[in-house]
Amino acid sequence: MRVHVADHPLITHKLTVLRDKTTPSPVFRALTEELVTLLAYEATRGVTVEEITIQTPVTETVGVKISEPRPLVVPILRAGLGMLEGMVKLLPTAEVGFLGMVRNEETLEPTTYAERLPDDLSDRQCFVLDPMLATGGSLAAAIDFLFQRGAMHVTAICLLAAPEGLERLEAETAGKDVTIVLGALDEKLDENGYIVPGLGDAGDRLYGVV
Ligand SMILES: O=P(O)(O)OC[C@H]1O[C@H](OP(=O)(O)OP(=O)(O)O)[C@H](O)[C@@H]1O
Ligand SMILES: O=c1cc[nH]c(=O)[nH]1
Ligand SMILES: [Mg+2]
Repeated sequence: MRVHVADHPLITHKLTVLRDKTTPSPVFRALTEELVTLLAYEATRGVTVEEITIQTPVTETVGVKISEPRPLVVPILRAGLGMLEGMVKLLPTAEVGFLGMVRNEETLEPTTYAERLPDDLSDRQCFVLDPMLATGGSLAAAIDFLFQRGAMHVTAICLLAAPEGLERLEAETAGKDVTIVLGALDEKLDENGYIVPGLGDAGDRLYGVV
C-alpha cells in the first residue's frame, strides 16, 4: 500500500478552516470540493493515457488522452458525496459509482446500505472518495468490494486519516495494489473512534445531523 500525505501550504490552510468548529456548512462544502481537486492532482498522477495525434492551428503534434475504459469514481455516501464535484472537475470523463456505508457508532463496524457499481471492474482505474479514514473499517470494506468486482488497482482520496486506520488498511489490503492520498495524517483516534484533532463528523458537517 502506498500512502501519500499532501505537503502544501494551500492544503494545510484549507484543512485548518475545515477543522474549525465555527466553519458553517456552506463554507465546509466549498472547501471540501476545493481540497479534493488539489488532492486529485496527486491521486491521478498514475492515470493511464494513450498517445493521439492532433492538428494545432500551426502543425500536427502528438499529445495524450485518458485511456478507455473511463476511470471510475466511487464516493462513499454520505460524506464522500461532498468530494464528488471536486473530483469530476479534474476527471470530467469519469464514470461515477456509489457505495452507501454507515459506521455503527457503538461497535464502529461499517454496514453497506447501497451499492450501484458496474459488475465488471477489470481494467478500470478506480478512485474511492471518503473524507475520513478513522478505524479504516469503511474504506477497507469499500476497497474489498471493488477488488471482488475485478479491480486491479484502487486509489483512495481522504482528507484526514488516523494512524490506526492506515495500519488496519495496510493489513487488510496486503498484496493488493492500493494507493491512499491524504490531506493530512492526524495524531490518533479518541475513545469514540473519532479522529484527533480531526474535524468532527464529516457527514454531519456537510449535510447536518440525521
Ligand atoms: O474509518 P471508519 O472508522 O470506518 O470511519 C470512517 C467512516 O465514518 C464516516 O461515515 P459515517 O459512518 O459517519 O456515515 P456518513 O458519511 O453518512 O456520515 C466517514 O465518512 C467514513 O465513511
Ligand atoms: O472523526 C471521524 C471519524 C469517523 N467519521 C467522521 O466523520 N469523523
Ligand atoms: Mg457521519
